[in-house]
Amino acid sequence: MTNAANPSSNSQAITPALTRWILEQSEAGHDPASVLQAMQAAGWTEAVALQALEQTLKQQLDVAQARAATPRLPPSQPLPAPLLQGSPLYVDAGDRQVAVLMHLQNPSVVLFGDFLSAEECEGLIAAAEPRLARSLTVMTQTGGEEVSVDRTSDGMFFSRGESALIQRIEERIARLLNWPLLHGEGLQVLHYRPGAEYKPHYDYFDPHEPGTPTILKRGGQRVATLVMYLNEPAQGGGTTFPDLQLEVTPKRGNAVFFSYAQAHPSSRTLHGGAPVLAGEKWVATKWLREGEFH
Ligand SMILES: O=C(O)CCC(=O)C(=O)O
Ligand SMILES: [Fe+2]
Repeated sequence: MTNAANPSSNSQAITPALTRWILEQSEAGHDPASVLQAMQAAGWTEAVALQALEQTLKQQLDVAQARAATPRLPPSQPLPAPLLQGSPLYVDAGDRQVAVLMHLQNPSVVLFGDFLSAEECEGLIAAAEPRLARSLTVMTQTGGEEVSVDRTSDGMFFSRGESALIQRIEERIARLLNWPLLHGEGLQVLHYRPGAEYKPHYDYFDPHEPGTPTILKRGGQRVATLVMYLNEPAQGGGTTFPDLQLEVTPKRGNAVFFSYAQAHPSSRTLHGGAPVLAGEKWVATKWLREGEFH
């Protein structure tokens, strides 16, 4: 066994070097007891050594478990994505040239400008408003739905293609993201009042939850999300990505896209709707599935 990284003289903080060393020892087949012993010999206290060991091995186990539970998409399996080769300022979405305002490669996060016109935003709000109910979150325990404290917005789903406006927007999304229209769920509209929020979450269905296989029968996993901003809250209400330290401003007509090849936190697609501090917020969300959603 190689020598463990030494604790710095004035602190026993767990360092990346120590974590790396623990992983190396574990991969080389050394058992936890001897790794612990070597850490103590290098000057780590037993408590810190145990904590570092537990933390590192648990992380490794989580990744292994997720790999085993998630059927891996074949490497060539495409994901929804706009064509950004050659760094265009606008992407052709059929009936509209959509501005590319920013993109992050890994995970893929793209901010689009002028995706919806002001009239389209108003049309969606007007059609959704009479049909709003307190948002339900899919209960992955059972596959049913429940009122959730993590999501204090009101929401509703349109059926796919239910009006000319919806159809037009769905065709635009399919074209922009190069993903079949039939692989998309119906558009969801959410309304946040002052103080309302949607706590950070993943949009994919947790492969470990017992209700997930039932949900996946309707078109497989979610693989990407497009959140469209339909109005402008006076303050707050951005879409936050805690792992990326990114916050997207909810500007009317703009839309933020992100995709996740793996239904796992390593996708770093944790995101939420930050509390609306003043005014209200309306968004429409399109979720894209691996297969045909019916
Ligand atoms: O309201 C937002 O900014 C995020 C909405 C969202 O995460 C969702 O609809 O899944
Ligand atoms: Fe979400």
